[in-house]
Amino acid sequence: MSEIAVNDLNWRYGQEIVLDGVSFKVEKGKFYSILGPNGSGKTTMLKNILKILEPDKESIYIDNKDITVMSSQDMATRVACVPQETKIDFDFTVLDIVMMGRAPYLKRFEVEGKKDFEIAKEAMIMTNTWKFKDKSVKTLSGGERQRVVVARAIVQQTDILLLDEPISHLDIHHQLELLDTISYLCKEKQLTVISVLHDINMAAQYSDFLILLNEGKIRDLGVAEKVITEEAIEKVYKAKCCIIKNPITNKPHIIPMGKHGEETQYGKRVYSNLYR
Ligand SMILES: Nc1ncnc2c1ncn2[C@@H]1O[C@H](COP(=O)(O)OP(=O)(O)OP(=O)(O)O)[C@@H](O)[C@H]1O
Repeated sequence: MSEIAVNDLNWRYGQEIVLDGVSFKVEKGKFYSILGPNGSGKTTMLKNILKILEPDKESIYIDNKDITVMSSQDMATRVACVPQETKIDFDFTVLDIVMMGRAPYLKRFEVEGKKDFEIAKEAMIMTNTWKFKDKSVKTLSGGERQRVVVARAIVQQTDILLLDEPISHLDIHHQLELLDTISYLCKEKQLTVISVLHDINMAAQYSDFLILLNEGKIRDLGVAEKVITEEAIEKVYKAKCCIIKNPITNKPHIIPMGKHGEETQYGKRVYSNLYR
């Protein structure tokens, strides 16, 4: 049985069609990455699944339940998210921010207890954020803050985790560490993950399935070997690439060749038009 079912999801901002009849199913305990060019509708899709935007009735189901009839409390104990923008303006400590992930489990006016603290500590060790638990979150770097937001999402102990470009601010070490952690949670704790990623090679390496979105439609869904082809990358991203097999993981690995192989010409043209 699939855990999430998206059936003919449509979304418009004014006259602009952003999602156009999107349908797919997500299996429990699997890692899905959403790929696609800028503006193809990836964030809009996550926002619909999170109910940050209001999807049409009967277009998104979690465990066969239409999310439009689920309460916000119900949603908060089922789905956690790491948004694209993680700026936090309040002067809370890092530990305070992570503990906020326990809010859906507390009664009104109840404060967090020892168990909540232990859950937070474990998530912070996993995300390598425990060392700055007493620092003000405002003083963290972008990458450190992003890991704190991931810790807060883990602490929410949901069975579904949605992430919007979670590695965009991270160096290579922390990218691998974070994707390893998420992958571990998938395999060992049966966490279902849907993550927007721009790094096609990282997505191919870590995901069970890829969803390739283009102009609001699903172009392909499946294992990396099926979805990542030279034709698909050229068609969707308008970029030429060569695909080799990663010798360690055996997954497809793309080597970009330029914008239709004429990137220097493109730069020269724009430049000479500007300064003619
Ligand atoms: N609040 C909004 N109001 C109007 N248009 C919007 C709004 N949010 C997004 N859009 C438009 O919807 C389209 C899809 O945006 P979305 O953020 O879902 O794309 P994306 O695939 O996540 O892009 P990126 O890779 O750049 O993050 C874009 O053309 C964007 O300009």
